[in-house]
Amino acid sequence: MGYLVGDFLNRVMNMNTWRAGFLVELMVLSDLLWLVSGLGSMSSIAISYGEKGPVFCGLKSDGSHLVTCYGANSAIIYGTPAHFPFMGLTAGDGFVCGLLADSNQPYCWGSSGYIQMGVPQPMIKGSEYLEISAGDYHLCGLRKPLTGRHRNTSLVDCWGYNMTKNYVFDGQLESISAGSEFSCGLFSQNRTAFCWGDDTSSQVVSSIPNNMRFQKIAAGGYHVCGILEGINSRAFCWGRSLNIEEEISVAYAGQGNVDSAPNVPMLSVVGGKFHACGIKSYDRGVICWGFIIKPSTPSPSGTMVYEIAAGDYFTCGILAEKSLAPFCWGLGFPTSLPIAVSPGLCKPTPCAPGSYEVSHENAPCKSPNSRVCMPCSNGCPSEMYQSSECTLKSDRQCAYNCSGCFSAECFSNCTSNANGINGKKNERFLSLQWPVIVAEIAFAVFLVSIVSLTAVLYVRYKLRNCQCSGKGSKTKKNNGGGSAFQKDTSKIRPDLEELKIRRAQMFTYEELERATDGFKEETLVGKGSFSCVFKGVLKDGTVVAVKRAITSPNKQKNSNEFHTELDLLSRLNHAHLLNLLGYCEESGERLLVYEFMAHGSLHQHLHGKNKALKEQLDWIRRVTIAVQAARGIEYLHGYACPPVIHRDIKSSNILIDEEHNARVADFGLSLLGPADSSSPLAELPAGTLGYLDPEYYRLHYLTTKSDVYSFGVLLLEILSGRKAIDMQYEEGNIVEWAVPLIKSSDLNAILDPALKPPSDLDALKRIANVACKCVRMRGKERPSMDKVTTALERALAQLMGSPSNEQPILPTEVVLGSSRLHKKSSQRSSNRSVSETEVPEAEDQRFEFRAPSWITFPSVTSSQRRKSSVSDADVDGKNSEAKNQGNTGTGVGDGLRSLEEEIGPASPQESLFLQHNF
Ligand SMILES: Nc1ncnc2c1ncn2[C@@H]1O[C@H](COP(=O)(O)OP(=O)(O)OP(=O)(O)O)[C@@H](O)[C@H]1O
Repeated sequence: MGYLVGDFLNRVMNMNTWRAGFLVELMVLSDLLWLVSGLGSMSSIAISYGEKGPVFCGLKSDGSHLVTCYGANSAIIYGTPAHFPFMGLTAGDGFVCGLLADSNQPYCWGSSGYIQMGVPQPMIKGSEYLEISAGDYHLCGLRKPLTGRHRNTSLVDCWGYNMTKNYVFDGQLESISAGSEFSCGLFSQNRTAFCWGDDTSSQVVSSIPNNMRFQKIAAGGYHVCGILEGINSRAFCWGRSLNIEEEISVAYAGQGNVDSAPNVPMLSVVGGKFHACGIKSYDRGVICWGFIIKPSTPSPSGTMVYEIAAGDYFTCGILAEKSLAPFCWGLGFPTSLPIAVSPGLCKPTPCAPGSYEVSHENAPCKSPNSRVCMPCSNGCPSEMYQSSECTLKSDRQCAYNCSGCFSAECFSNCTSNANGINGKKNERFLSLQWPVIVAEIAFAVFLVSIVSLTAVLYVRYKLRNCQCSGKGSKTKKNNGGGSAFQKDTSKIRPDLEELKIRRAQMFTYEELERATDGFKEETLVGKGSFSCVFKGVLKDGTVVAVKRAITSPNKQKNSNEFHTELDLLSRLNHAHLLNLLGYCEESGERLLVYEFMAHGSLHQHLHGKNKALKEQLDWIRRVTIAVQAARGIEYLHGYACPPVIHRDIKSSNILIDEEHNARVADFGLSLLGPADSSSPLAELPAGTLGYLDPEYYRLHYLTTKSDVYSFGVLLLEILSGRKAIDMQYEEGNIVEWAVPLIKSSDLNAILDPALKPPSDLDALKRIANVACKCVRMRGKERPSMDKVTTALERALAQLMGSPSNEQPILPTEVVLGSSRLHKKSSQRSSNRSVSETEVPEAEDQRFEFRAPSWITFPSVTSSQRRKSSVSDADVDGKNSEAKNQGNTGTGVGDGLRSLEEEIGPASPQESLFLQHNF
């Protein structure tokens, strides 16, 4: 089948053999290539993005077809092959690939957990490719056209996440373009687009516009844009825009849908993660649309570009000027780069009709007989007319139509021309025009003022009625409904009076000191990373837990922040949340007073030294705890106002009260966090390793789905009795270990050996399935907490002997305090068949160290750490094998990502933190 990279390198080094072939291939390929250059597919430039930092690569401007790269990802920069000539480039998350000029095969460098670097494997011997295109974690190559009776068949080979396969398509594909987790092709005969791959997050495959004909297509992260055929040549995009309303994201703000492409003719288009940019055909200027993160560098205006390529949240173009310097805009990359790259590929044949030759000065191809060809621009901007046609030597030219000017630019241009040639003749014309200009400007100013005023008034009107969320009014309605639920829902949105009463009480330090017997060692019930927790008895006899922040050397705590958080926490009230009773802030001391939880934490039960405690938690008790915790979290996500993302769901934050009911604690993560936000580490995601949502960790996207991930880990922990990360096992990460076993239906292998399995395993199977869904890599593919809770309730009902899936039968103590039962009872009829889905929850860990980075790392000994680094490598090996199996149909799927793939290697800041703390 494939051949080794070593063999391949030998071949490449054998320069005598490649040169002749290279020229011939280049002639054939470049004819086709300019049709697709500038799209999200292969081009003379490519951008890699991802957690390890962005990198721009381009073919050198000297016409050598050698590659040069600039950026932050050292694996790419140091791995860039200096001596291989490439036909074109493409890039994905953390890697870059080029199509080798001599062998027409891809060669990748950088790093990817899913694609083998070098020549991707498996590779069918002798395969030659016309074009390659990379998605986030995969690469596809379009093979050279077949001949003979197979000429109407196209072969596409893909490597990487969920895609490693040889695809055979009926019809001739002209080009391919890969999106995040899907790929698309453009058929050359009927000009229709076709996509395949994972449709879940993008919906690109299911929404292909079958009746549209495209000149070109380019895939972005979750969408595809194509340039329509016909003189209009406008872009049309389909797929998924970032729906901001769906994301409770505090990290970024932006605007715009990628499907609202501007109605202007375009020469080419490229797609970023949630945005797209195109080159306008009449002035070669850039235009971008879609979700633009703020603050972003604006796209260049009034500048001509030859070629563009998109990263995730930024785009770069090669300016059509002598320096051929790349210029970037968007977020996360420098605006100008200190390298010069080719605006296209040098070809030894004359430019085809419809294209023109970039001057040799701008595109110095090595051989004097080669040139870079560019597609001719079409049409001219308004106020202009075409003064000369596009020829083989130059693009078409536009000139101002001085009799129809209405812009200042046009006037100034015509004025300067007029002064030179027909000064006198046009003077009268201009003097007549001036009053018109002034009137037009005045009218424009008036119009803008009116629109702005209306907008301001409208926004103010809207804000006047603004309530925190629609759910509030829903809840109010519910309140009218019924007795048992009334009590419940009134807790969710109490009226103002009640709020005032419930607002946390202020204690004096002396009071709390007295309550805890002077914070004596004997009253200490637990220790966290930032705090010690003491049992105390207030004057009125109430037993409380007093959480005392470990005093930081920086006494300059942000008092405002503390009060804002306190205010928020004191408004939250739910039967399955640990309620805050009061606080004390005196001379640098920060103390929080909570209800006391007699039975400690779930972590103590599951992982404590006392085995009897673990056995006490039978299956029904465990699932009940899961349901209750899920409800608490669901309340935070769906009913709290504003919604609260917990960020640190884990078993030590699930506390158990006197009646053995679960309470979610620590939902004000920042309350005792580092007050010094100037520390770079404070910007890192918060949470505990093992529970930390990989998407949040990598992209800093904080959504409610991050809690869902942690809850999934908690569920696995409840089912297995294992810690989220436990280095005494070969597979230390619970997700890595449990998900493949669950997916291969080996549930018994993960169930806690301390308990006898229940007679009917179905309920636990459901829970395990939900856990798997919760820990999916992509937040959007995880279920929401309300779905998770529903699934858990049903599992609990089943476990308790109710055969009906329709009715969530719950023990009384589970129902008590549920904030959502009312909502659900009204939804029940419409929710007939809830799939075996989500179950969030779980967490772990007592032995951990919480540092100011806001990430809690499990405390492991150095020898354990050494072992873990070895086993990580083992795991990688196993996983790649498993992944290949998955691709050949065993369907193991996303559970097999290695820990490194899930969490990703540490960034420089995180490494710094690790060095400091271990
Ligand atoms: N209200 C409470 N009643 C009884 N015990 C409590 C209460 N709150 C916390 N504890 C005990 O104190 C321990 C420490 O709690 P704390 O919230 O300070 O840290 P943590 O959440 O376990 O860890 P970290 O702060 O690192 O996330 C808990 O694990 C629990 O055993």
